[in-house]
Amino acid sequence: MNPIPTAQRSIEMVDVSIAFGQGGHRRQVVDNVSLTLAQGECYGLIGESGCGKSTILRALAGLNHDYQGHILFNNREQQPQRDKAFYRQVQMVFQDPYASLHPRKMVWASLREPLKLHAMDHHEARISDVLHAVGLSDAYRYRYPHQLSGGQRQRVAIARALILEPSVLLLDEPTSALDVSVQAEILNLLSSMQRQRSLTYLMVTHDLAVVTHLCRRIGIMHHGKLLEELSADSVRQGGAREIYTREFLAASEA
Ligand SMILES: Nc1ncnc2c1ncn2[C@@H]1O[C@H](COP(=O)(O)OP(=O)(O)OP(=O)(O)O)[C@@H](O)[C@H]1O
Repeated sequence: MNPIPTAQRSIEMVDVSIAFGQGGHRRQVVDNVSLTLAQGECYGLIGESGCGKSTILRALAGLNHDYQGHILFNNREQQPQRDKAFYRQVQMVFQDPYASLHPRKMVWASLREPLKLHAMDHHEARISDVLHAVGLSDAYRYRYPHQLSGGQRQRVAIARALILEPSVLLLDEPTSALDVSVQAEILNLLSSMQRQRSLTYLMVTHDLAVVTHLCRRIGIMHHGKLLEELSADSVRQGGAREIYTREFLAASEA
């Protein structure tokens, strides 16, 4: 039974399976996964490399239309090809901010693009507000991505996701491409944004300390399956049910 009451459900996948390739090369990458995020919660998804974590995020985000099963948002079933309203509400932040920002667009132009696409008004004020929210002054409007540090670039990528005032952020290893010294800054920023804006986060990460610090529930994936869901406390206290999870957690802490 789904533990999250219907009225509190944000984004959800029910019995979702995803395969890539054709004929004999076809490989099941996500195998019958069901996952519900409560509104305003931070859920962490962990598991070994290649187990299907990013594929799940991409399917939820509407970037991969080729899946079996059901994806719901605020209890409404979504079509594989989402409508504009969905993209305004559900935004993704990628691992590498260099790749997610257009190299020849200044910060203001990258931030204005989604506003134009969604016919939102007050561009100047929204750009200024979101830059301040992510800790960048107005002077950064006129920088190109290559004129920013890695941490500043990720701040702009987060600003670009937040400027549409979404309710869900899908975070694909948002700090792993950054210097260790700036990882904590970006995590603190994400954490305060979540509290201030009551955002729902689904965060994929390899970093166990990050996931137990930020997330209350944690899903462990193995070979495309969601093996088990644990509270952050059970992860810390070694309360995993599955042998694989215990081994994975022990290896991740080492
Ligand atoms: N578009 C695609 N076409 C074919 N195979 C793909 C595609 N996208 C992902 N895969 C494969 O699906 C598997 C799962 O990939 P995915 O990126 O979801 O893993 P992950 O758990 O996020 O890994 P990592 O932690 O290394 O980022 C991998 O074997 C990958 O090679």
